[in-house]
Amino acid sequence: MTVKLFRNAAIHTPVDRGRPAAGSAQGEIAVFAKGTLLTEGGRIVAVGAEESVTARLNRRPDMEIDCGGACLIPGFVDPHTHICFAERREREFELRRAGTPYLEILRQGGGILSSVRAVRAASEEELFETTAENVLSALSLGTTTMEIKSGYGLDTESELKMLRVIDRIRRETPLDVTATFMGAHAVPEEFRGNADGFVDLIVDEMIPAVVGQAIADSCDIFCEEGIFSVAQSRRLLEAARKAGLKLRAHVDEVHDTGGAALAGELAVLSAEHLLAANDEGLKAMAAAGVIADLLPATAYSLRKPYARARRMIELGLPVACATDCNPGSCFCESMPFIFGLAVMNMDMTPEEALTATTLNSAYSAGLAGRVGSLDEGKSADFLLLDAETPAGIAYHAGVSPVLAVYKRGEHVA
Ligand SMILES: N=CN[C@@H](CCC(=O)O)C(=O)O
Ligand SMILES: [Zn+2]
Repeated sequence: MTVKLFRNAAIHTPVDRGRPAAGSAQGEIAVFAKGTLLTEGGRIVAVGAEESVTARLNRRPDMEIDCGGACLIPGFVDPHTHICFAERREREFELRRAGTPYLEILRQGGGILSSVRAVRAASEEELFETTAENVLSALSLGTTTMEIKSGYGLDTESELKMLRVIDRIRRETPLDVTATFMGAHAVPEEFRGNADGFVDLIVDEMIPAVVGQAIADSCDIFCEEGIFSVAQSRRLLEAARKAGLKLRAHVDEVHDTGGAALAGELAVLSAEHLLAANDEGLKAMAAAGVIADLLPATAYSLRKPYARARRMIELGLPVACATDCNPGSCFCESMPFIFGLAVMNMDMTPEEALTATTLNSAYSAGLAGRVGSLDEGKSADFLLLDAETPAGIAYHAGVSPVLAVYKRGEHVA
């Protein structure tokens, strides 16, 4: 197995203590000013000061790489995307910019429903090509692991088509990918006015089909006024759990419907958005160990107040950050941009933002056993940055800070 020694790097990484980092631990980062990373067969063998790492060598490395003093951090883990879509919705952006509310566009048959029409009409190959293009753009910006949701099919066949495309992204790109089934993303035209009937279809037909093909790890739902109620969300998530899927839920994105409290009650793996979540709901989530997946580029794009990250950290919630990349509410595949928004607009420290975009997001993706930090035994996924410290990602705005992307020890972008 190939042994590689990466020396002369300013290494910054969260340390995995076997659970998502919450409270003050969210800001605890290991720093090795003149650090060295030793990998073998794409896995991390040792990280730290040069002498301590080279002491672990039992033979000459096959490759020695001088990182030139660059800042080295774990590869970004993006734990929330809708990046599998067929067409952009740039015209809607103009409508929203001019004042039409996001949910109003959906109510009029656009929004998510326009993406559903495009995905149903696209061939599997076309959908793969569009998705791969955006995923590879994310990779070049430092995302080495990604969660991808279905949810623009909304019938059994089209949802399975999306999940097959996501599976192909996992097999044919360098990224680690986890798939989430989101048949409950919106109520499709053919069920307009009958959300309960659509939930029946998901429970009775879609979930068994998805689980039967072992093609998704989690199940998600859009719990929101006019989409799926708390009661419908509870019913669907309980059925998904029974079928063996991990649970996620989009809650309190636009309105406070009590979604955060439901996330706590069901102890889901992660609750998404939380822009309008109330304190009681957040406390229920903290008590149940739910990860708060914050999506600041969506607040930016919808021009809403940002999620209350400081309050969440204070309440002991592990905070992760994601792009939410989708063609509607937030067309952004850039984790450096997310990092910048977390620091500048959610008042997180650069150390907290680093944990949120690597370790905690790996827990949210369900993949912390192998990615998310530079701990021994994990995949050698890391970035070299044009910065002295991770703070430089927020400092140098509007450009990519990523000089090089390594996945499993290989230079991939
Ligand atoms: N809010 C629900 N789903 C996505 C948006 C999807 C879309 O508009 O296409 C989100 O998380 O923001
Ligand atoms: Zn989303």
